[in-house]
Amino acid sequence: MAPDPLVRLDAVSKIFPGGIVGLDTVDLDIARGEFLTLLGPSGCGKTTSLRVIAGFESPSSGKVLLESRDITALRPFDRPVNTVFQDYALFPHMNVAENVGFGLSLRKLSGTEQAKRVGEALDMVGLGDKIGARVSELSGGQRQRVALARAIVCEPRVLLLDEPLSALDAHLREQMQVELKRLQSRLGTTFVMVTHDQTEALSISDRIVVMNKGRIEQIAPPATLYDRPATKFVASFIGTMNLLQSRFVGRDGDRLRFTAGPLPLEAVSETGEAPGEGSVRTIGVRPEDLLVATEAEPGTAPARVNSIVFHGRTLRLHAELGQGMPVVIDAPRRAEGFQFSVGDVAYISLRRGANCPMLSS
Ligand SMILES: Nc1ncnc2c1ncn2[C@@H]1O[C@H](COP(=O)(O)OP(=O)(O)OP(=O)(O)O)[C@@H](O)[C@H]1O
Repeated sequence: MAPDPLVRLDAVSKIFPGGIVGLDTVDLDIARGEFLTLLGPSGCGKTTSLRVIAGFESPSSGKVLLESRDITALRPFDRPVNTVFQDYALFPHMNVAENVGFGLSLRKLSGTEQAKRVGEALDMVGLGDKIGARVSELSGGQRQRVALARAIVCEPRVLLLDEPLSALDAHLREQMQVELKRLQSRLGTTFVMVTHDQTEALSISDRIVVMNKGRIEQIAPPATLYDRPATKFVASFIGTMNLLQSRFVGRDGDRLRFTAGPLPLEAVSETGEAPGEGSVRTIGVRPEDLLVATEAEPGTAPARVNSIVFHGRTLRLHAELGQGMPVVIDAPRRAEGFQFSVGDVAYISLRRGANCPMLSS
């Protein structure tokens, strides 16, 4: 665990009535100024984690610490934490300035000070010219910005965001991801966001927490999670990954040699340990790390092409290797040279230097 986290969840469990497990012994350190994303399938405990940090939910056991202070029993309003909700939760009868200033009006600041801070917060989200507009006159993206301004105006230590972009269309969503990240860097505030969209998590976060059934599977920066997933669950949740049952056949230095049916593979051992000779492990291979050729060469294995899906810059080949082992390959589209059709045999091999993780279950 980090030596001096801003927020720490210490063995937090949440059991709902009827014995439903929301969180199961979650340990999590959140660093000052980081953009942390909680990612996972529906029901894995993302929102419950956020609600425990906000104080809307109290843990069944375990502690919530803020700068080493135990805040487990503190009411939501007494925590230096703000939440941006999925549906924005704006007041429809108030204008933009009144919505943004609402939290400040409860804090007994002078009128001039309030107006100054509301103006600054709206400038920060690019809505300085909408200060007097009615909420009903705003687009979805503008409403989301108002909700953000309202959350940052009180200068929280931690900003919690519960699926903040899910109501936006794909194009606006991508634009808001960039803006959200920029806003976070400028403010230097710690952001904790919930999403079930792995592309969003990968593009926006400093670190991602992958959750499954109320537990944390892995915490890592996006590139580490993509290149070195620790478990089969993480490997299959982040991007596309072939999970190939492979037999260990020997090692060359730190590279472990396997065969998946007829296909030779190499994996890196995270721990330096090698499995026993002949033992079987799951090796994760990204579709872009497999090469295809029309002719057999040393180090290649034949695979029958079952379908070809157009992906823009690449073609995704769904093929069958050896005895019924499905494998997905992303091959670059070429104007000339080799082309494949359904039913063809492709000779596949592992790209030199590919880092394939050996996965635990
Ligand atoms: N108030 C509640 N009462 C009973 N069970 C609850 C309650 N809140 C959450 N749960 C259960 O706890 C588990 C975790 O729920 P949570 O809302 O944290 O998941 P999530 O990962 O945010 O899912 P989603 O992406 O669907 O919002 C689920 O099984 C859910 O049904």
